Amino acid sequence: MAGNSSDVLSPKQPPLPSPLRFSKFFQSNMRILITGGAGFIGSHLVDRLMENEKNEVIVADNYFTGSKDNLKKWIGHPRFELIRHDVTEPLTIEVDQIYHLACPASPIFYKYNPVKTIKTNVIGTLNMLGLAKRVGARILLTSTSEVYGDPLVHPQPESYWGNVNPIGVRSCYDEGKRVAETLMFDYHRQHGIEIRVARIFNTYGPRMNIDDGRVVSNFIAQAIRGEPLTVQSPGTQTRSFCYVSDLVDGLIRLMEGSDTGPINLGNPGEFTMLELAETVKELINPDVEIKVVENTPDDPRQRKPIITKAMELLGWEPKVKLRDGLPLMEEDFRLRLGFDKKN
Ligand SMILES: NC(=O)c1ccc[n+]([C@@H]2O[C@H](COP(=O)([O-])OP(=O)(O)OC[C@H]3O[C@@H](n4cnc5c(N)ncnc54)[C@H](O)[C@@H]3O)[C@@H](O)[C@H]2O)c1
Ligand SMILES: O=C(O)[C@H]1O[C@H](OP(=O)(O)OP(=O)(O)OC[C@H]2O[C@@H](n3ccc(=O)[nH]c3=O)[C@H](O)[C@@H]2O)[C@H](O)[C@@H](O)[C@@H]1O
Repeated sequence: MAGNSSDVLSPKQPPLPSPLRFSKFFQSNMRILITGGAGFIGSHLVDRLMENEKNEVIVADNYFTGSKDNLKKWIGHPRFELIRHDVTEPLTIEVDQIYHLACPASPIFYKYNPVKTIKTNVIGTLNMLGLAKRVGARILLTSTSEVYGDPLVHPQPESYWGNVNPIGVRSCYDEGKRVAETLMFDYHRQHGIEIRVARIFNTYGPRMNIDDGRVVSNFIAQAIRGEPLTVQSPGTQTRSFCYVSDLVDGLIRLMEGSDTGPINLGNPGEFTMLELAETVKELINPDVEIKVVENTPDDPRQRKPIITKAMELLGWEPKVKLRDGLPLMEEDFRLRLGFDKKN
């Protein structure tokens, strides 16, 4: 027999918070959860947070687009823990801060299983907000410039509400992130949770997946392999590219500051995809061809952040120019692809 009748009938008590939730007031350590910490941005964030000896870092990741490889230097470190966990399931741990990054970010991956992407954004964010509420943690969401959709206002300030297709192939991601932002602000207003929302614009750097599908990783891998650079038509669409170390610095300033956001984090330098291809060709392989190929639906035509809020409220602005960041990424890609630099 499974249990007696009084077990079945007695109402369930809500779980008591762990006594450890108060321990943070008596110890110097900050226990920080990073969801999606095995991914590109997440693993760079881990590196930065681990530099501070007062931090303990816990990564929860389902390895859909991330990898243990990105964290190999920390595995076994006494202040580091790695958990295989899908954020669509609840997580019960004790932490002081949550950087909530878990979500596939490259269009080819977030469109691969759109229902899962929207579950990750909605149920995953609900679960992390539930955790933040239970333990009184501050939570930061990595939202995206995609909440502006195909923007009719250019460049984009945080006050712009966006131009988003609610039923398109990108909606699982951009509408998913918009709901995630709504949940953050509703938990803040309704439950007093301390929230931070970053709207990240296209970020690039070492450790991006080689076959990630995003434009900078595609062009660099193609240039190194001597393959044509695939510019999706018309090629006049623009993006603003931020180097990952700058972005991570902005995320930490946002978490440590007092403003909820949303705050744009990105590099205002704006390039057409044809200009990006020309730059990659010039810096990495002048012999490669540039080939215009078909685009995907709902591709935003322009994107450039206004970063006045980040400058004024966080004292943040990006330092690494595209021409300086691309060679750093090239170096990492060459190592992983096993292609030496030509003399
Ligand atoms: N890189 C960018 O240009 C950019 C721009 C805007 C916003 N962002 C946001 O920043 C975050 C990180 O992006 P990234 O570029 O590092 O992408 P990434 O794909 O490298 O990293 C995402 C990580 O989340 C993990 N993940 C995915 N679904 C999960 C789930 N259900 N449960 C647990 N883990 C899960 C993946 O395995 C991966 O490690 C994402 O939230 C993304 O939306 C990134
Ligand atoms: O920064 C953001 O807010 C978002 O940017 C990206 O979206 P997207 O800008 O479309 O990223 P890419 O797939 O890198 O595409 C950028 C541009 O390059 C073009 N592209 C892409 C790949 C390629 O091989 N060639 C090419 O010309 C695309 O058509 C698009 O116009 C991703 O959705 C997320 O990482 C992130 O949330």
